[in-house]
Amino acid sequence: METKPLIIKNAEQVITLKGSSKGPLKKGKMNDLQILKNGCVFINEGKIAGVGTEEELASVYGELMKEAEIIDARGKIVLPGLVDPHTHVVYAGSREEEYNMRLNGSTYMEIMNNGGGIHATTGKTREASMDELIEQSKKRLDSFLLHGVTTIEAKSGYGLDWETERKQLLAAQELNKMHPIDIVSTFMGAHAIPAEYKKNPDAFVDLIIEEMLPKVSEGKLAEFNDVFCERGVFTPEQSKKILLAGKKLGLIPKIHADEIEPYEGAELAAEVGAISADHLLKASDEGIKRMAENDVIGVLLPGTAFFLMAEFAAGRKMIDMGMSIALSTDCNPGSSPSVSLPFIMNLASLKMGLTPAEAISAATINAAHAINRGHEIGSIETGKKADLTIMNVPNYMKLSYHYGMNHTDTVIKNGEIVVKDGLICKRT
Ligand SMILES: N=CN[C@@H](CCC(=O)O)C(=O)O
Ligand SMILES: [Zn+2]
Repeated sequence: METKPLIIKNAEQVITLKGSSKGPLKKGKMNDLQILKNGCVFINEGKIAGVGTEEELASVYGELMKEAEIIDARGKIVLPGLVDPHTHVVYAGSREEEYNMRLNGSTYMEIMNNGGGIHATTGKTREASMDELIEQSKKRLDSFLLHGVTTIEAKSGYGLDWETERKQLLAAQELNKMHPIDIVSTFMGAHAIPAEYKKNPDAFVDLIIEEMLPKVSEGKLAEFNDVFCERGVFTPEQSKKILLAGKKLGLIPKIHADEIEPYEGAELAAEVGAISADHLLKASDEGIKRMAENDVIGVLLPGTAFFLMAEFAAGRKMIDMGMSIALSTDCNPGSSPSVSLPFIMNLASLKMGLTPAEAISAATINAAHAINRGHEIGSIETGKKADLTIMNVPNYMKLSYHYGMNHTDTVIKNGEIVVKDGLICKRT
């Protein structure tokens, strides 16, 4: 279907992040948002056709621009559509009773080891029909969109048997087709040791390596392969086996690393050539150094530390040590049931010492690189997908300062307006 050209005019700030499509931003570069004041963005055929002043764009696209629908962004800022590089959005059920248990002193791992946590959601996800799974997950996608998010990564990992892992991955593919948000899939069979294999975890590792990973790869069901490398879940040795086996089949490694205890997950990420290591609350200095040296992106999830009442990852130190940082909600029913990436950005500044500009880089271009999409999304540059978010604030500092609010005014996905005045306007 052909879409009408669009022109965004009069924006107080266009946060372009131009020049960073080849690799993630590091150190001081994360502060350089490449802002265009009183800027204009011209969108044609789903792509960004031009960025500049109105006069500059008119001199190139004069006639075509006359046909364009105008969006007046006076008093507002334009950002690249936000990118969430770590979610568990496809699941069934909810776990508020565990929240209550944690408020009364139980820990996340105690709950999981007693058959709750990931196991509880696995039970619900196994029971859910494909339609139920899609319906429940689609509501969360709508909320993501309303918070300015245009692309997310989504993991399996609430099946822990092939039938349900496959169901989750197929649900993600279906949602990708039916919803404006683009979904990039990760296989995470190694999310927990299922009860059936508690006495013989290595047999589950073998099942993942010998049966599940080949089927994921043959069926083109995912691009990434993730492991929860944590004491009591998968050891670094088991994690390494699973990640290298996936890599041989073309699945790019990702790791849930050093979340609850220091466990050399960051070091492992560097060793196996992971695209990212995520969480990193307890990462060692040596692990941070090795990730920085090996260009592994640190995906930080401050919503999880907030919700688990844990110490936050050392984001400031990581940036200063040369690691590229991305930010994510970790959207899942246990440790971070949130879709608000803007709130995660606020937390990153208030609790991990990132500047508001660094938080924007981390939730746009660096997040895009953490899912191998830096070449097509994450910045406002000619030729990239027209995925844009207009926030109802006059400058980006106010996005950080006025915390806990949803400032999303307009979302444009592939050149189409999908959120207008803070409401979804394109129903799929
Ligand atoms: N820590 C492991 N996995 C998820 C939580 C999953 C859950 O509790 O359901 C995470 O990234 O936080
Ligand atoms: Zn996770």
